[in-house]
Amino acid sequence: MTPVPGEAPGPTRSSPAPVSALAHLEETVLATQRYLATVNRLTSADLRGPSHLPGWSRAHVVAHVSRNAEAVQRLLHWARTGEPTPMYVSDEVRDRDIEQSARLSPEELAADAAETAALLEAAARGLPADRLEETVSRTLGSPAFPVRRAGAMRRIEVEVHHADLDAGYAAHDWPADLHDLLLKRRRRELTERAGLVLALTDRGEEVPLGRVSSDPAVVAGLTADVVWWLLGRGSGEGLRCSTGQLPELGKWA
Ligand SMILES: O=C(O)/C=C/C(=O)CC(=O)C(=O)O
Repeated sequence: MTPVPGEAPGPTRSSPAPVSALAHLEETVLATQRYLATVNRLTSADLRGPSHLPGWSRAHVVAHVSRNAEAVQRLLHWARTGEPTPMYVSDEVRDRDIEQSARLSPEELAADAAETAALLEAAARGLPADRLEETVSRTLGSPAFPVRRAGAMRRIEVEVHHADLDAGYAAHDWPADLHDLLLKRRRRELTERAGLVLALTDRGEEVPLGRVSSDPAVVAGLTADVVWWLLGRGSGEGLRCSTGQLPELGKWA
């Protein structure tokens, strides 16, 4: 398994947790509690069953979220120390580590999920505010980004993959500000595609996606269903498109 560099000790019982400057940390802690409650309930048969991600069992999803916790911890270590420790050595090593972890027993998977999340939280609380603009990257040589983005990145991983488990938690259970964050992100990622208008029926709002023409197609539905579809999940359950057929969107990994 890919090693994680040691971090400064986290908070102890006698010292209250310091307030971290990393955005989304408290929301991620709550999202992680919900996620771990689901993981703890999964039986061996549940874990071998399919997730919403093609080709991945629920065990693969849990394994991925744990390895992602370590990967984000490597980014925080890089920002704190200046020692370049990207999320992953390579995509091949990432995939191999996920495959390996997915073979763990239910008890081992649950313990791995809890331990890696706790270590990441301690590392996030220990990241000094003056390191937030330090740049880091997914692999060495891939596009650099400021480490402050790691907070939203991890929150999204936990919440989206929790729903990917298809175990009773869904996009409708996400907080409204996560819907906003994902809408914003997918609109930014899809700016070049043929445009359409998203009509968010529960909010009474219309938002453009991509290069909108004078007579754009309109995709209408509840915000949670629209966001789920924008992530490439499902087949547009609960949505209506003015052309009669929902356009194809790429899957968000
Ligand atoms: O949110 C991002 O920009 C990137 C997220 C990831 O790289 C998450 C993974 O795909 C992973 O940890 O394997």
